[in-house]
This record gives sequence, C-alpha cells and structure tokens, in this order.
Amino acid sequence: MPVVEVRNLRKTYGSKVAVADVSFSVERGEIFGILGPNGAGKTTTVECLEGLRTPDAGTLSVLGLDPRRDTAELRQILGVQLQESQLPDRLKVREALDLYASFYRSPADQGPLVDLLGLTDRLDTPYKKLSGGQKQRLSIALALIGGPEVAVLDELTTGLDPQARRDTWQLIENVRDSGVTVLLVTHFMEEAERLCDRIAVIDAGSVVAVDTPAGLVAGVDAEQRIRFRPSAPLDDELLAALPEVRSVQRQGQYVQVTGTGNVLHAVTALLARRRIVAEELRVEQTSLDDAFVALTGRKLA
Ligand SMILES: Nc1ncnc2c1ncn2[C@@H]1O[C@H](COP(=O)(O)OP(=O)(O)OP(=O)(O)O)[C@@H](O)[C@H]1O
Repeated sequence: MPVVEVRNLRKTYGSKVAVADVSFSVERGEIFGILGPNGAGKTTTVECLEGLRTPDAGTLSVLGLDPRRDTAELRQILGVQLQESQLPDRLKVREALDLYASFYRSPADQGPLVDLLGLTDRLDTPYKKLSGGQKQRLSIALALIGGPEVAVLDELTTGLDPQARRDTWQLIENVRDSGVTVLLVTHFMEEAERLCDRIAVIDAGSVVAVDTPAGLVAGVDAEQRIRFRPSAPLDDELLAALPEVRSVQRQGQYVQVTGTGNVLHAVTALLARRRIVAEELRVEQTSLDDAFVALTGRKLA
C-alpha cells in the first residue's frame, strides 16, 4: 500500500489555479521527488498533504490518514521541513531540538539524529552562529525529531554551496536508509536525478510524468550530440547525408552533429574511411534536462 496517495488534487487561490490536477503515490522507503519550475504548484501540493491548506477537490492520504480530518494525528507521523525555517537568533541547537521534541508523543532519540546530521559538536551553538549548511541540517533534524515515518523536505538545498549541497544529499540517503520515506520538493534537476527513486514532474499545476530518472530520460526521443574538431578538411554534406544524422553545424573549427540511433558509429566510420581523426571528441547523452524540455516544452531554470 502506498504511504502517500494524491488523487486529482485541485487547489485555487481566488481565480488563481495553483494546482489543477495532481495525482501520484509514494511507496514506503522511496525518495520521491516533486520537480518543477517556480510557481508550478509543488509547495501547494505538499501543504495540502501536510493539512496546512484545504484542497478544493481530490483525495489525499498519508499512512491511511486524511490530512483534512486527521490533522492532529498527522502531525505526529509526518515530518515537515519548512521552507526557509527561521529560528530565534539566540536559540541554541540543543534548545531547538528539545523544544521541537516536546511537540511529539514519542520523539526520536536525539543522539543518533544529531550524529546523522553532523550537529553533535554544534549543540551549544546559537542559531545565528550556524553556517548556511548547518542551519539547513538543523531544519532537517527538526523535521525528523518527531521520529516520523514520512518526511517532506521542501527546497532542501536552496542557497547552499555545491559542496554543502552534495553533503546534504548524502545525509538524505542516510535518512532514507534509517527507514524514513522522503518526499522531496525541488526545482534542481541535478538534485532530483541524483537523489530520487522516482519523480513527479509538475508544470503549471499538473503532473506531466511520473517515472524513475532513467525512465524519464528513456521516454524522450533520444537525440545525441557529438562535437569534434576534424584533423583535416571535411565536407559537411557527407555527414548530413548519413541517415542517422539530423543536423550538422559549424562552431569555428568544431563540427557539431546531432542524430539518433547509432549516430556516433556512423560518424566515426565515415571519418575513418577518409582518414580524418575526430579530435577533442565529445558525446552528450540525453539528460533529465532534455526530458524536462520534451515534457513541458521549456527549460526548468
Ligand atoms: N496564498 C496564496 N495566494 C495566492 N496565490 C498563491 C498563494 N500561494 C501560492 N500562490 C500561487 O500559486 C502558484 C503555485 O505556487 P506554489 O508555491 O505552490 O508553487 P511552487 O511550485 O512551490 O513554487 P516555488 O518553488 O516558487 O515555491 C503560484 O503561481 C503562486 O504565486
């Protein structure tokens, strides 16, 4: 049975349709991503799941609870990381953890949790003195302090530098390995690709695809891009005549070829016949970025 189920969710703010029609389900132990551009309706969707907003239509269930009806019970089993969570400057890490723990019937053991999130030597540090990465890790710890079975993490790594972002991704995998199902809201393609078992791609309030990162990529008409510098003059017409080739472009000394099927083999075989070497050869495979463009007609960023 899915631990989270969303069926035909709709939510409007006055005449603004924030969520038009969103459906997906999350299985136990998954890191499930909700990926989409700013304003796509991601936060509204998870706020409905958290019982913070009342949907106009649709059915929602989190571990068998209805967020509209079972709000108090839901708070006990669902961990929520608030976007840009702000704590009082002088509150120490230990005090924040104690405060949040007091909201729960059976809070998690703080020792293993602060270890997991690398905060053990920061317990007496006031919030203001924490680095961006440490604040972020504290907000994840606070989302997990109630010992939830499911955690919703919204814009987990926004504002973090690349190293802190990678560290946080590792932490989230550790969190999942500790038995928590993770629902991750993100507009970072790399984050979704690296972390998520499955992704719901949301655009303009609707789900356009739900699949594994690899499945999303495989779903697009896989076009490859090849770029190289020929070691001797080469007639573009020869390349363009190959059935696998879609386009040939020149960029200074470089040739860029796009195509499908075994285009790389076709191009390199042609060059070999003419005794031309493809110098600085680069092959770009289809990425999740390409899949997103194919699904929504535009780039994510
Ligand atoms: N309280 C509100 N009143 C009116 N419109 C709102 C409200 N909250 C959100 N919206 C609008 O609903 C749409 C969806 O917003 P939502 O925050 O769910 O998107 P999002 O995908 O989470 O984007 P972001 O990453 O920017 O948070 C946006 O156009 C937003 O401006």
